[in-house]
Amino acid sequence: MKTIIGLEVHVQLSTATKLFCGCSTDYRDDEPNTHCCPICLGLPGALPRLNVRAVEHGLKVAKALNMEVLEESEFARKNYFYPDLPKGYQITQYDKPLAVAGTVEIEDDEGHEKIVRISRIHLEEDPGRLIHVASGSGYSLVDYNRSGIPLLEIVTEPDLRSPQEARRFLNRLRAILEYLEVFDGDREGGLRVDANISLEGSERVEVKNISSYKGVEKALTFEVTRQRNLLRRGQKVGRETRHFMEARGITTSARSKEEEQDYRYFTEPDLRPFRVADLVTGIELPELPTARKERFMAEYGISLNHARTLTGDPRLADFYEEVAYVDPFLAATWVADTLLGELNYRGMRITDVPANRFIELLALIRSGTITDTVAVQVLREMLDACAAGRPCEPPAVIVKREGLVRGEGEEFADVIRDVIAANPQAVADYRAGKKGALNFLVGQVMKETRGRADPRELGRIVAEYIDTGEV
Ligand SMILES: Nc1ncnc2c1ncn2[C@@H]1O[C@H](COP(=O)(O)OP(=O)(O)OP(=O)(O)O)[C@@H](O)[C@H]1O
Ligand SMILES: [Mg+2]
Ligand SMILES: [Mg+2]
Repeated sequence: MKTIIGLEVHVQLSTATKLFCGCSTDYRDDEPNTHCCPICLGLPGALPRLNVRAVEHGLKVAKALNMEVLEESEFARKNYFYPDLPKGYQITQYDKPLAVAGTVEIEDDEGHEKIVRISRIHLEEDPGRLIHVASGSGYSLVDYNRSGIPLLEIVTEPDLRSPQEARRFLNRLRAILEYLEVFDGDREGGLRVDANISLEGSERVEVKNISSYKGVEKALTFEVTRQRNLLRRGQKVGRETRHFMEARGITTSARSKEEEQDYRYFTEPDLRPFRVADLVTGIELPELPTARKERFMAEYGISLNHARTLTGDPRLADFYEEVAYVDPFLAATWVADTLLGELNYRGMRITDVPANRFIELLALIRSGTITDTVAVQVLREMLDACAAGRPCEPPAVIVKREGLVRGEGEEFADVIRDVIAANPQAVADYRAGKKGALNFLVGQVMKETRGRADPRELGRIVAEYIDTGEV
């Protein structure tokens, strides 16, 4: 049964002021209702004025997604009554969005390139935020600091075929948005998704307002199973809106009354239609992830996989380019395969890593001063220091203090003899032709020498000792 998925992604655009007034969008650490004015509070008589920066951001996205920009665009009122929206309507766009018919390239589940079509993008204002204090308290709080924050809604065609694909699409989209500098990925609630999903031949279900990529994948995975089970039991999947309960990883049916209202869309009379076609000519794009990925492969000679990983986040790509000169191949391996994992494990970001220290570490590896095993230990010490807010010592200092300089094989002769003597069974196994036994013995020597010897060299020496009976 084919799974059909389409996403509506709401992106908070990074502008200094709100979409229709001069209130600052940077309310993060401020008291509720301190970034409001008559316009974003929707007081009678207040007139909205369009923030051109938000339009420019939207048009950057339109260009980056290869979209067709409309000649003229306009705003519309979407009427509904809810306390998060004091005017009684949201200013959004309806039949004249900014742009239509775009594309985003992702990898499908088989690893092949695949095109996801984008139907449209449009601007709209965010409503306020309701805080439900406690059930039974009889009241809720409302914060209008967010009311009027510019959002860009990006709607895909139903081209996605699995929850994993949906997640890859979102990662790709986020990378593009971050490259364009129209979006701050670290901001809470910066990207919210309505995920539409159906199984071929059935109605679509829309899971509203999911606030993380992992959440989207989880909600969709849950829906695939739920809908399959319904059909298996001979029941039907009805067209409905559902909510995702992040903590439990399930979706629940929303009251159907709320969604079936008629929004009575009509043109916003307080804002004039605007000519996007004129604005788009002045927009220039930076290098985007795909172009940067190809440049990394050509310029640094690194693999497609490494290039793809390293360009997935502009700050990661910047970091790589800063350290690559030491040795592009070595740097790619250490950043993409080792550093990222260690950062993930500690909940750290690439911007937390001092590039100069990492360059020094790469130089120690490249010159053969330390083994890979030791390098990982040193890297961990460096990251632990950064994570704890301590100064990050130069790796050479750590290596010296802890005596971790690479040893030559002969230096470990005694250790090797001891290990061989202590493990007669492994020695016998090796003599009987078992390759694994040698690895075991090498591992024992590595342990005793705290990784200071090169495992390949050790393998050769241990084998030689046994073969020549030099023990
Ligand atoms: N059969 C389907 N299965 C899954 N997704 C679908 C299917 N048909 C359409 N979709 C997706 O549903 C979404 C429809 O979004 P759109 O904004 O156009 O309308 P809406 O959800 O009805 O309105 P609203 O914006 O008020 O939520 C698109 O992302 C589209 O790809
Ligand atoms: Mg929509
Ligand atoms: Mg929808």
